[in-house]
Amino acid sequence: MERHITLGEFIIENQKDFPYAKGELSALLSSIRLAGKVVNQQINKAGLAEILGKAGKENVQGESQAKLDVMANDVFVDTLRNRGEICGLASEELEDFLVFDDEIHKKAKYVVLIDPLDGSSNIDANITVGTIFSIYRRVSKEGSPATLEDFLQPGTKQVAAGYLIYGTSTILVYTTGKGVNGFTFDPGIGSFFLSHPAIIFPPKGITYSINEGNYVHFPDGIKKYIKWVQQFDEKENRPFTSRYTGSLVADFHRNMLFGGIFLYPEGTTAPKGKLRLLYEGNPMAFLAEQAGGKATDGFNRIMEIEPEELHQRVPFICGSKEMVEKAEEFL
Ligand SMILES: O=P(O)(O)OC[C@H]1O[C@](O)(COP(=O)(O)O)[C@@H](O)[C@@H]1O
Ligand SMILES: [Mg+2]
Ligand SMILES: [Mg+2]
Repeated sequence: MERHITLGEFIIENQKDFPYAKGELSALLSSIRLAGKVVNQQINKAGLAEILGKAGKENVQGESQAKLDVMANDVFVDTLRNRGEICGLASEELEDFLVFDDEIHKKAKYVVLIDPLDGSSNIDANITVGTIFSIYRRVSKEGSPATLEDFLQPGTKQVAAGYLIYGTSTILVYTTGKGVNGFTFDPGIGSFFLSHPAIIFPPKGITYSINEGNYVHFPDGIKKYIKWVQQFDEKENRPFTSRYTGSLVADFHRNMLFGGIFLYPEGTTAPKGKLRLLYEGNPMAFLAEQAGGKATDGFNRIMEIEPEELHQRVPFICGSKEMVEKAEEFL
């Protein structure tokens, strides 16, 4: 039986692909792998460890934080703080970005943006959740404290992005701009092994993912698109099948493997949509494009949007290229 290569071996083998490769980005990816293992272990026993339920406080978005949101945030912050590959970190669960300004961190070249736990509304129901990360090379001067500009970079400047999906198995999926690869965690050995090499988004599929409960709030174009996917057309395999988990990572992962489209449009209750550009939109867009898919706000390429605020939201349509282009025709 062919031996599966470990994530660690894969990172080292592909280090040569990184411009300015001196191992820092490899080390950073390894730190994210480590933090992911810790969060995975906590999530797997969440019901026993009394870390289900609410933390009793709100994040900057006005959402009540789950205990697991806080736990995952603390694990990633502590792990990345303890290992000197980044000079700053921004998170969905933190109002402002963190500056790591001791001598070691100030020399670091990268900043990280994270959604420590994606799909928070599903946690207590034991439904698949994830962690999303996005990595940029700093624009501020090495040796000086990180600045807001280091985080407000367009998605096209990402050097790496990915997610962990904590589902039937735990998989780490990432890109450094050279395609998308997935690694499944083997709890028996405690390592991630390459299980999904060179993932390609099928150009089209028969699955659509949208919270139709918000239908009345959607723009007309989205309403017409939903009606179109639900119409019978044997040639085009319509009506499409509706699949929506309430976890972006889970819906994206399924659609990337089997074909499909995910939509979280703007609406009367969410004028800019719900998802956050910097730690949900951009990393998923980078992965989608690297796998041959597409990500748009309906009119613009997500990765070309110039960020203005750390927690800004963006209407998000992402998935199989032909399906996203079809949806855009309705807008
Ligand atoms: O419940 P809604 O409004 O459909 O929103 C679900 C969406 O919100 C999210 O849960 C937002 O992410 P967080 O859980 O990280 O806040 C996405 O994962 C998901 O796609
Ligand atoms: Mg999220
Ligand atoms: Mg979250």
